[in-house]
Amino acid sequence: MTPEDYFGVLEHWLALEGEAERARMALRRQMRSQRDVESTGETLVSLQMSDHKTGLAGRLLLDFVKPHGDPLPMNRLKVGSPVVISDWSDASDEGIAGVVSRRKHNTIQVATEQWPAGSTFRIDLSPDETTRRRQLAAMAKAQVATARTGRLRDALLGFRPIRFTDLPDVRFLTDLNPPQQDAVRFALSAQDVAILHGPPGTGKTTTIAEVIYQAVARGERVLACAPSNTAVDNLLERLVAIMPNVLRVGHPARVFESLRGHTLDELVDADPSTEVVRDMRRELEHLMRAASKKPRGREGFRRKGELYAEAGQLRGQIRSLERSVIRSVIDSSDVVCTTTTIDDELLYDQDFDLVVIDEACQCTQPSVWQAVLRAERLVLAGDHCQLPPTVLSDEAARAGMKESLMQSLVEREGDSVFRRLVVQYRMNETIMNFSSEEFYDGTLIADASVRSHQLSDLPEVIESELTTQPIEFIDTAGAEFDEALEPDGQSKLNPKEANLIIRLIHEFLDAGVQPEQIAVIAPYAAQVRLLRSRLELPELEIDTVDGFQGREKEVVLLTMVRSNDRAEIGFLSDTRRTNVALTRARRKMIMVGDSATLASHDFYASLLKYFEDADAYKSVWQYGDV
Ligand SMILES: Nc1ncnc2c1ncn2[C@@H]1O[C@H](COP(=O)(O)OP(=O)(O)OP(=O)(O)O)[C@@H](O)[C@H]1O
Repeated sequence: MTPEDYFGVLEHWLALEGEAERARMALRRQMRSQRDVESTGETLVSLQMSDHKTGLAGRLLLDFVKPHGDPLPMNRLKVGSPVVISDWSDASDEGIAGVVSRRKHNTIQVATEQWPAGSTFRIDLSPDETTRRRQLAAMAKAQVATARTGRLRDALLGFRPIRFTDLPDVRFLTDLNPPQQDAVRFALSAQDVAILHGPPGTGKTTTIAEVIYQAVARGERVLACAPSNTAVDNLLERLVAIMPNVLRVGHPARVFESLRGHTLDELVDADPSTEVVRDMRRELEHLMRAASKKPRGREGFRRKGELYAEAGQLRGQIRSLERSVIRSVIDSSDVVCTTTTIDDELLYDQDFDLVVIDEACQCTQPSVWQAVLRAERLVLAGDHCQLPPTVLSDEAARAGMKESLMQSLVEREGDSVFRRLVVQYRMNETIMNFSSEEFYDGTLIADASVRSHQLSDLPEVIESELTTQPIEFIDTAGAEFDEALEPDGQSKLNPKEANLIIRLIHEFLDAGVQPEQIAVIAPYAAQVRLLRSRLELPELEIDTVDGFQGREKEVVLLTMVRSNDRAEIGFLSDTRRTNVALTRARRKMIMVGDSATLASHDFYASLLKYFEDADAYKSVWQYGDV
């Protein structure tokens, strides 16, 4: 295989993914019932604009809410998602493009260049053409690159050996355990690429932050990326705690006071020449509003055209002034944090001594080349035993698009290219052991601080079997807890399992556990929606496995949903999803499921045996009527 062959395959995957995204959007645009369209999780309708302002580069920042400030329904519109805003009362309105720039439980903010038409709006997740264009451009460059990028490409693709220097001596800033220290030295010894494998709770982010600190201490500049804005913010939070000169480019998903001062928007805003830009922006907003009014007659259309032209010119001036401020802010930072979808216009010709990609196993291969192009050396961190990247096109997924570059390197190069962190600081040992044996060759070690911690150690929690036993499986086999298909939907739910989960939650609350210490995790969105509609405890989180990756809670209740006489388990057969679910709890994990459906699969048969051996297996019959 040549680089041409490799990038040809990636290009084909991107084309398939584009087709799948467009087909999905077209399907949603045909649905007119609010319930149907919103249950896809990719569209919000019947929205009102509650506020607007002008942001960086003259973009409009528009806030949308539901009538009466109602919470937004469960949705997959994340900060950074490309969207289309259109008129909800006019099915023919094609709408305008934007990007989600902020999200709260009842507000969604979109950054856009134009003012949308209408008075009630719908927001649709849209095919991500901009990202695909950027990825294709980066791949085209990488394919023909020579010198530094050519060498790195060839090492990544297996055309030349991956090189390391001797392990350096390091004076560590943070208190790292020996495997973490070893991983930092290893990462610093990479001449091409090194991988940090971080199983759940093993301090991957802590370790990466130290790698970045050490690189900066040697006078290097670092680009720190991750596939989602949330993951970038997690890393940013760690970095700003240990070094001053860190810059966040893009839309932060979380707006912490401590992080805000590091965003490009704020730093540019604090620059003295931005005062002038502010006046120009006000004028721009004025022009855009005037131009968006319905034109009357020919004169009206002519005037509208003029206003748009004037606005365009003004936006150009704002951009060039801002660009010079932006460049000076970027040039003077040691570390730049951004998602892997890099805004090439903002980062123009910046190259970095070290590029770190966190959550690299959530990155498709086309999505890493923008970052690779800017790297002298690369560090990938993640866990290929947890969820792979999301790919919409079944054909692309079957062809291999879910295999990340990190996973393919680990499989090709073996131990020589990675170091695994093995001491974990989250789970009681009994919660950890099954995952450790199945996914990490039995190498995980629970740190003494968590090894035998239990729920009853928490203040005000009453000691009982519920609060001292770390794991439990409640078997619904034979009790007719049948799964169902969500009405009008594709997703699955299990109402009786939901009943049992609610009952268990009340037992925890009665035992003195706080709602914010509990999470319910389900593999299916329909079960999440059902439980959310039935529980009025805003502090208690209910989410899908995919939505909960990277998080932890003291107590986690898992509702497995699948229960049928065909032993059909759908996407539970991707055991990496179950690995994520099983490794979120710190002190107590209860799984509710149907052993008759699950146990026909080897993985679940050994999981059930693990519960049995730990004396943690119960039948739902013990609970009487649910
Ligand atoms: N060497 C250490 N000594 C003590 N505590 C540590 C150490 N390393 C990490 N921790 C703690 O372990 C917890 C998990 O760390 P961190 O968030 O870095 O893990 P992670 O592997 O990135 O997590 P995830 O599973 O979400 O990927 C944090 O509370 C952190 O403070």
